[in-house]
Amino acid sequence: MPSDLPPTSAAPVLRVEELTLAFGGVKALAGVGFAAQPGSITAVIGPNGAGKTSLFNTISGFYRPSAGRVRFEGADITRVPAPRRAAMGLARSFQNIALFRGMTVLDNIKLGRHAHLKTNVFDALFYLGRARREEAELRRDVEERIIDFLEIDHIRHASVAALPYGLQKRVEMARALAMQPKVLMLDEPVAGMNREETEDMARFILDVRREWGITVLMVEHDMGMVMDLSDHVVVLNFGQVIAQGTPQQVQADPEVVRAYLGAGDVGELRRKLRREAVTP
Ligand SMILES: Nc1ncnc2c1ncn2[C@@H]1O[C@H](COP(=O)(O)OP(=O)(O)OP(=O)(O)O)[C@@H](O)[C@H]1O
Repeated sequence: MPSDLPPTSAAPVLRVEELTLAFGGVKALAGVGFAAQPGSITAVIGPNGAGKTSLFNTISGFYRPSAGRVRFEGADITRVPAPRRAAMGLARSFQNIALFRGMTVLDNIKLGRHAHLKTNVFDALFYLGRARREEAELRRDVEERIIDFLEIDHIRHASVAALPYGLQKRVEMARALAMQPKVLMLDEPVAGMNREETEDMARFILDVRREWGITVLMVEHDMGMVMDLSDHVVVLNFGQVIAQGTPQQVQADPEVVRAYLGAGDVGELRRKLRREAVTP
């Protein structure tokens, strides 16, 4: 079970309020709200088409909601462009890996740092000498820590395209971590992984929170992993939050079970519920 949870009275690092988003006549999000406490792991689940990806894209700034707000560390960032949000500390991975496949692992990780590069001409002119060297050293330090942390030292010079899927997902996480985020958004981090790869990724996610103090927000279909890792689970169906709370609370919620039954997507949740029922 998750340990060393932050006090529930802490100000949320991320909060979405009444988010609404429509594609033509389809309401992908209809008044979605939840909050992620600092240092917590929050999972967004729901049947296919429930609005999870739309929610992720709205939080990271790829979609502009028609109503509602996204707050990051208390500030309203609803109208802040995606790259700026990344630079503020909201990093994400993608459902389909978005790495530069022809480049090496190390070069992909270095690209993660670009969110922090100075863009202001005035800054750039004076950004010389010692300060620059210090930053380069600091950057190398961060890269080395990440490579060590994710156990990818042996593949640092390998081309991403040549790597197995599980390792590519790990490299994507490394690139997101290189942005030194406050909130790490993971879109289906274990989709398509075998059992061993899934267990490795679950361990890394827990460690990201424990060792780096990073808040994690993930969309994931693997119910076993969601229930084992999360402090808070938000359940979406038809663009609305139908339940949220601890894993125990949402598993016991009849509407959640109904939503999964109705979608014919009950396999994993049911297996998990059965496992919980027989385990004292
Ligand atoms: N770009 C788009 N154009 C039109 N409709 C869209 C678009 N993206 C999503 N939708 C619709 O919005 C609703 C929510 O879709 P979304 O992809 O957010 O769900 P999801 O929970 O992520 O599903 P999945 O688990 O299958 O990835 C669905 O009805 C979907 O068809």
